Amino acid sequence: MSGAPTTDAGPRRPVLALVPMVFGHPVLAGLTLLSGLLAHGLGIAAAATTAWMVGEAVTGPGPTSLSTIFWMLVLLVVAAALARWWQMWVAHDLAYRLLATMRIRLFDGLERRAPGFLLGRRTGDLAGTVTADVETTEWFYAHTVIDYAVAALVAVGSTVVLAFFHPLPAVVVGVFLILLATVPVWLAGQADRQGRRLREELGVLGAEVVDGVQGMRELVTFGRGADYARRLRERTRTLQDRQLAYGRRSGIEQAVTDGLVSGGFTAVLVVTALLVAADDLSPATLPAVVILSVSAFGPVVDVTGTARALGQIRAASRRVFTVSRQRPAVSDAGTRAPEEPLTAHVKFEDVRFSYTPDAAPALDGATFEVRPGETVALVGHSGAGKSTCANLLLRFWDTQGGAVTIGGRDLRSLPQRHIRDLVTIVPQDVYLFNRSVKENIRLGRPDATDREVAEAAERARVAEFVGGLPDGYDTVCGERGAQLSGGQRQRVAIARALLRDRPILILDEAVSNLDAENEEALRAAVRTARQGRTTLLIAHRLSTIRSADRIVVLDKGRVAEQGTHDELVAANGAYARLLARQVGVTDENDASPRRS
Ligand SMILES: Nc1ncnc2c1ncn2[C@@H]1O[C@H](COP(=O)(O)OP(=O)(O)OP(=O)(O)O)[C@@H](O)[C@H]1O
Repeated sequence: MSGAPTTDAGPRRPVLALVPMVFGHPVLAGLTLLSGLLAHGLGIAAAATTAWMVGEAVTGPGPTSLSTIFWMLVLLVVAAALARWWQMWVAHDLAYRLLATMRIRLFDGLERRAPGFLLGRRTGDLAGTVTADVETTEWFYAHTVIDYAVAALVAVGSTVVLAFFHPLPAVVVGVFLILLATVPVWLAGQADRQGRRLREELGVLGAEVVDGVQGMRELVTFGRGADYARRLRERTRTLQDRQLAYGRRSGIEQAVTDGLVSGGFTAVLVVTALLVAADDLSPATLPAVVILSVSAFGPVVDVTGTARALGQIRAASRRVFTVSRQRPAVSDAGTRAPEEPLTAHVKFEDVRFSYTPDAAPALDGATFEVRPGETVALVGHSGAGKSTCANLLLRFWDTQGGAVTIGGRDLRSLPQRHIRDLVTIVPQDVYLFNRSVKENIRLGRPDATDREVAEAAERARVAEFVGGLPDGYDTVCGERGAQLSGGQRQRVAIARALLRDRPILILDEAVSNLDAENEEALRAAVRTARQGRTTLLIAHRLSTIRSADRIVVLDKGRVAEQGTHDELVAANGAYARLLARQVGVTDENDASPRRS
């Protein structure tokens, strides 16, 4: 499969796509339907009993008979209330189970496309999809899908019974029911558009808030707090406008619904009264006709409230499905794990790769190798393709031309899981979770013992600074590891990699300047991590570059030069120029090429 990322716009009928998930829980779905029918049926029975009691009271039977009816009525009312409670219980049980499934599918979708898709979407927007959009679909599962079935069954049932008294009131009720059912369809296009714009704006607002909170230090440092607040106010106003537009349309739907219900009810009463006047219907049937009409309209009125939310449900579910149905960036189809362990020999052979079909190639025929146990430093200007090499070696994407191989096997023929067993990375922008130092290290191997974690920490020189932390290894690192310095975060990442203990290591060196002590500790940790491993080092500091066995200079996705530091300096080509321009800036401890 092509390495270029593809995005899926989500299903064309997202609400219908929500329905099959209900069938995954047939018992709960059946109970929700049953409890809904019971709640409405008992409600109708209570109303009919009331009518009967009124009739008995008017015709004046003995108090004994009335008290029997009264106790029957009490029983029915209590049973109807219990049935309604049971319906709410099972409907929400079903809904929350489905929401949990949906969230898991969302994470699966994100994982399939990581990191390509994540890079194209804002964190706050994605978080909004996982939380608010999924939550919106709760309306559908708890208050819509099965309620619609109940409403249809009760409405049709009541109308059929009504027809036994006289077909004309039944026809009137039927016509108004059909009109009511079509109300959400009249403005469906507008509801869809407005729902989409509303959910999108909610996503953007969420993304802006997360952006602002994460970048608060920069906003304060550069005195841009007021600008940010203004931006948030503008976005909030846009959201408000969209909510108002949505509310206006939904208000129209509500008014039309109310009008149809009142109109339908009045029409039935008028028709029934005319039939009674014309002696076509007995006056004694009047209460029954009224109750059956109320029963037919009641559940339909109940669901019209959620029908007005369909615009938002459609938009939210489309956003959810867009993520959960992501096709994987790379496919494991046709791959096979090797029978013998592979040699940790990495080769890039004429590799061509673009992130998107219309983008310039990030790698354009790159060829180099990292022999077993060797350390190769990848150097080059920003955008030369260094991180892309790391992405391809981890098989986050597949090459579009040429091949990346480990031990002679094309990575496209290896399952991703197998590649993760061979290769590990210490990234430049280390992500630490808001958990303890110990837990962050243990991410490298969750089943590692405390002793193994401590050993890895020792070798990665984490132990040196952990003593100074308030709770030692149990100190919580803060969000994104905010409690630690950049160098300390990298050392934790190296400890993770050491614990993971894979034969191939990608080390993406941090560009930021560290103090001398941190720098030395990090350098020592890197030296330890490289021992006995095939290492691809994305290097920025002259000291690190010089420590490599060989250096590969990338320029615009091609290998411009390769050799040892001394060979390349002597050649006075791309490497020498690069050092003169770039490395001298980032490396304050080392000499420029002229001094080397
Ligand atoms: N996820 C991505 N989606 C689209 N284009 C990308 C992506 N990542 C990198 N690129 C593009 O690919 C090219 C190579 O980028 P790459 O990150 O490999 O360079 P680099 O040498 O690692 O740069 P730096 O030293 O600044 O990290 C650049 O033009 C970059 O804009």
